[in-house]
Amino acid sequence: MEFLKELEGKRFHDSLNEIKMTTTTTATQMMMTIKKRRSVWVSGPVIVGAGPSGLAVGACLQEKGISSVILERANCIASLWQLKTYDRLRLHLPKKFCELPLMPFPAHFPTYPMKQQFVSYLEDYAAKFNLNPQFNETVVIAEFDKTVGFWRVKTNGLKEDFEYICRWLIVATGENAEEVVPEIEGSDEFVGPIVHTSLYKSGKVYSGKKVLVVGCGNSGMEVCLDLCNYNAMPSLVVRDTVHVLPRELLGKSTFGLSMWLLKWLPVRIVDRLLLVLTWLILGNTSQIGLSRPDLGPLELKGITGKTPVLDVGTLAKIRAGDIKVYPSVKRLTRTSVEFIDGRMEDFDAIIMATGYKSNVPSWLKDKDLFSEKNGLPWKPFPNGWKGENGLYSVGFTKKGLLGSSMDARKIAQDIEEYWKADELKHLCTFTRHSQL
Ligand SMILES: Cc1cc2nc3c(=O)[nH]c(=O)nc-3n(C[C@H](O)[C@H](O)[C@H](O)COP(=O)(O)OP(=O)(O)OC[C@H]3O[C@@H](n4cnc5c(N)ncnc54)[C@H](O)[C@@H]3O)c2cc1C
Ligand SMILES: NC(=O)C1=CN([C@@H]2O[C@H](COP(=O)(O)OP(=O)(O)OC[C@H]3O[C@@H](n4cnc5c(N)ncnc54)[C@H](OP(=O)(O)O)[C@@H]3O)[C@@H](O)[C@H]2O)C=CC1
Ligand SMILES: O=C(O)C(=O)Cc1c[nH]c2ccccc12
Repeated sequence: MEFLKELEGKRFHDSLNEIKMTTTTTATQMMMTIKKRRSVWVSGPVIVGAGPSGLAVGACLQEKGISSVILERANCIASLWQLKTYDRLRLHLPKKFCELPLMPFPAHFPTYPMKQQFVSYLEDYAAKFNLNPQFNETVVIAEFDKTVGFWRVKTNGLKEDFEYICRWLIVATGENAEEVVPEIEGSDEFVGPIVHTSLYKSGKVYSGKKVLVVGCGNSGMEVCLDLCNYNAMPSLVVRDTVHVLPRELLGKSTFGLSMWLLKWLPVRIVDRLLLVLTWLILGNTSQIGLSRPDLGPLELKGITGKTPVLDVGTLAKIRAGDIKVYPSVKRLTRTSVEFIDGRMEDFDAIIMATGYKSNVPSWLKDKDLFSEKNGLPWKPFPNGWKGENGLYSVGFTKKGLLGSSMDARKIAQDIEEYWKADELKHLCTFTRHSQL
C-alpha cells in the first residue's frame, strides 16, 4: 500500500508524466505502465468528436484553408451510427434535411437513407475534405490556461496519452454521448438480460421471447416494431404523454411539411394542423395508451427539445394487439415485472430505450458555455454555438443534423475571421522584419 501512495505522490508532482496503473489482487501481481503525456502544439482548432457534427465543422474549416485536429474516442468516424444503432435504422427525416455542408447526398440514395448509406456518405465526406481523426483518443480534461491564453486538451490513448495545446476548441461530442440507464428496483434479481438500445442490433435473438421495452421515444417504438417482425412478443412501457406523428402526411414528409408551414403560420396553428391530419391517419392514440401532451409537437420540441415519435408502423402493431402497452415499472423480480398499476407479467428480457445524455461536464472545465446539469449549452438555439476564449459547440441544438450543419458553418466563419487577422499580423511582422 505504501508503494501505491508513493506512486500517487509521484503522479501529483509530475503532471507531464502521467502514471497509469492496473492492479489485481496482490502486490506482486501489480502491473504498471508509465505513460508519458506528450505535448502537441496545434496551430488550428481542435475538434472533440468525429461524428457528423465534428466532420461538418472540420469540412467547413478545411474549405477555408484551416486544418484542424479531430480527436475521437472510438476507432471509427460516426461511432454512434456505426457501433450503437440497430440494423433496420434509417434517417427518419428526408435526406435533404440531413446532408452536411458542402456535399449533398448522392442522387441515387432513397429519400430516407439506410444506416449503411448514411455511414458511407460520411466516409466519403471525411475523405473529400481530407479529415483524418485521431482515433482511440478520449478527451479526459480540457481547460483554458489563462496564463498562456491557450486551451490544454488532455487525451488518453491506447498506447500514448497526449496534451494538445490550441487556440480554438470545438466541442462535438454530441447530445447522445452516454447511455441513460435508470435504476430499477430489483434489477440484480432479474435473471434475463437487461440491455440498452445502443446494444440492440435486431430482434433475431429475441424470437419467441417476451421482451419489455422501457421508453417510447423513436428508439423504443422502432425496436418494438423490429421485435414484432422477428416474432418476438414485445411490450412497451409508456410512462408519460407522447406525440406520435406519421412519418409522412399528404404525400410529404411530416418534417418537411412542418418546416414549410412554419414559414407562413405561427407554431400553434401548424401544430393544430399537424394534429388534425395525424388524427385522420392514426386515429385517437390515447385509446391505445399513448396520450398526447397539452402542448403541440413542434411547440414542445421548441421548448423542451423532446422529439416527436415518427411512426413507421408501430402504432398498427399496438392496435393489432401485437405490442402491449404498460405504465411505469415499479420493480423487478427474478422473472417478472411489476408495474405501478399493480399488474405483474413475466418477461425473458428487458430493453432500456431510455435515451442518452451529453458527457461534456465530465471533461470540459469551462462552465460558461455548457450547463453542468445537462451538458448542453446554456443559451438556446441559435445562440449556443460560441463561448469565450475560442470555445465553440456544434451539434447541441436539439435540431438533429440540420442543427449541426448550421453550427458548423457559423463556427468556421467565426474562426476564419481570427485566422485572417492572425495571417495579416504575421504578414505585417514579416514585412517589418524584412524592412529592418
Ligand atoms: C438512433 C438515432 C437516429 C437518429 N436519426 C436522426 C435523423 O434521422 N436525422 C437527424 O437529423 N438526426 C438524427 N439523430 C440525431 C443525432 O444526434 C445525429 O444523427 C448525429 O449523430 C449527431 O451527431 P454528433 O456528431 O453531434 O454526435 P455523435 O454522432 O454522437 O458523435 C459524437 C462523437 O464524439 C465522440 N466522443 C464523445 N465523447 C468523447 C470524448 N470525451 N473524447 C473523444 N471523443 C468523444 C463519440 O465517440 C462520437 O463518435 C439520430 C440519433 C440517434 C441516436
Ligand atoms: N429513425 C431515426 O432517425 C431515429 C432517431 N432517433 C433519435 O435519437 C435520439 C434518441 O432517441 P431515443 O433513444 O428514443 O431516446 P429519447 O430520449 O428520445 O427517449 C427516451 C424515452 O425513454 C423514456 N424514459 C426515460 N427514463 C424512463 C424510465 N425510467 N421509465 C420509463 N421510461 C423512461 C422517456 O420518457 P419521457 O419522455 O417521459 O422522459 C422517453 O420516452 C432522439 O433524438 C431520436 O429522435 C432514435 C431512433 C430512431
Ligand atoms: O432525430 C432527432 O431527434 C432530431 O433531432 C431530428 C428531428 C426529428 N424530428 C424532429 C422534429 C422537429 C425537429 C427536429 C426533429
